[in-house]
Amino acid sequence: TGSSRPQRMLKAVQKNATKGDPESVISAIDYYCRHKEWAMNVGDEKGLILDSVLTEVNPSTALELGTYCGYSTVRIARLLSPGSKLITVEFNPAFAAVARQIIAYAGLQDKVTLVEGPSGDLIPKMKARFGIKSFDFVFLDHWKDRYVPDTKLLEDCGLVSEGSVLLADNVICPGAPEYLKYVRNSPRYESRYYKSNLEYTKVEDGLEKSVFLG
Ligand SMILES: Cc1ncccc1-c1cc(O)c2nc[nH]c(=O)c2c1
Ligand SMILES: [Mg+2]
Repeated sequence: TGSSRPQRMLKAVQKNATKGDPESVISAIDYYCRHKEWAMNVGDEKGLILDSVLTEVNPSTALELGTYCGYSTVRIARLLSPGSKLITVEFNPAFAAVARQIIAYAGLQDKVTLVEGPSGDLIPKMKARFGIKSFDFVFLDHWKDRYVPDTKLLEDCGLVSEGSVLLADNVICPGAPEYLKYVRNSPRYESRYYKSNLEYTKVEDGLEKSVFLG
């Protein structure tokens, strides 16, 4: 039996990146996915928008829904201030296994807690398990049909507070129309669309940034 796309991505990191150097891990993945084999990382173009929003928010506690191979996990963790924490949730064990290795290769394992399982089950356990008061920043990058239910869950569990920033990937491609309606029509959010392109392509996609108003 052959290797998987995530396993081939890990091999490319181990071959082309420098251990403990997050920038080289990011570059190695972007090079591999642009020139060898496409994969659903947020990518270099939308990644710059993610970086700028992160730098603005400078979160103490951040949540990522949808780890995949850990590309955006590394992008986020590399910009966190000392003592800040990122919790990342991945449903697929094979993806999680590769992500752990890529996060460790970047030397960021002390800033990241990777939790395996369905986001809908894990979100209600976050406070008890990790002593989280609320998340300053949430990156939604898992499954479009979970964007609205998980956002409502975060609200109901008191895991977002006034000023918390939600940043959602793929709101155009594959598209999250219900999510856009939800955050754009709700008086509890101030939303803004960042136009970009689907990772490693010329297809339009974008990120939606929504500030929770409390
Ligand atoms: C896989 C795919 N094919 C064609 C077009 C877009 C995608 C695509 C791109 C992404 O950035 C994704 N992020 C999180 N979860 C996804 O399912 C996902 C899917
Ligand atoms: Mg995505």
